[in-house]
Amino acid sequence: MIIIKDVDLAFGNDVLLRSGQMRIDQQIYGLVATNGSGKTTLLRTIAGLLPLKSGEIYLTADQTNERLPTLVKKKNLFYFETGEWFDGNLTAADYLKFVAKQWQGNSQLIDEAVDFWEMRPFLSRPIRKYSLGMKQKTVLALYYVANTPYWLMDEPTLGLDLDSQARFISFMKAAKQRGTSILFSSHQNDSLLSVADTFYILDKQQLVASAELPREWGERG
Ligand SMILES: Nc1ncnc2c1ncn2[C@@H]1O[C@H](COP(=O)(O)OP(=O)(O)OP(=O)(O)O)[C@@H](O)[C@H]1O
Repeated sequence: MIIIKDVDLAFGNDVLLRSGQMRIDQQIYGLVATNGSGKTTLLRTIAGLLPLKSGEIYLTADQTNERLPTLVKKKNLFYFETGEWFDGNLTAADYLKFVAKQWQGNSQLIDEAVDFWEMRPFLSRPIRKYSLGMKQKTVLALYYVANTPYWLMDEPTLGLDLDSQARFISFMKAAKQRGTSILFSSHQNDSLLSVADTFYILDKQQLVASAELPREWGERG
């Protein structure tokens, strides 16, 4: 389980979160908020890409508290924020091979991910020639190939067409069945949030856990 305890987040003088508390444990968690409220900042902080200025983020395992940077180094957590991170001169095949080698060394997962996301037609093309949806399928395939116990995902359905959105639901449910713990961010009116078991709502600098997406959040946006 990843524990997030008393975490404050800010950019300059703008406070984004006060004393945030979270638990991430073998469920799908939807992180919901309006634009600019701090979803990406929170995910980056959990992933260790931004420094933690106050509070604690750690993994509980065998009654030891392991700090997040160690967790990331040990390849327990995968976070590939956006298709914008790709080098356009490389291909999806390059990235899949790299992640398979660095994380689990299991190339069979590559074939499964490529078939699931129907990536063969563009697998060996340079990413600069991909559509937004092709990039996003590549991002999702990387999560599958990384095969880590924890996934952090920032707006993982960006650019996906309706068929791929339906596929995303089964992709997430299958990952949960395998025991993956997932925290993903989305906007408040996204119907794909239905895949979440628990919601974390970031609003007015507070993080609130809820088993249901409150009605006013479902209707906003
Ligand atoms: N590198 C940065 N420098 C300065 N301010 C930043 C930087 N990154 C984010 N911010 C500010 O922090 C706040 C939170 O940004 P963040 O990207 O975390 O929000 P978000 O909830 O993910 O937004 P969105 O839904 O639009 O993706 C915003 O007000 C933004 O302007």
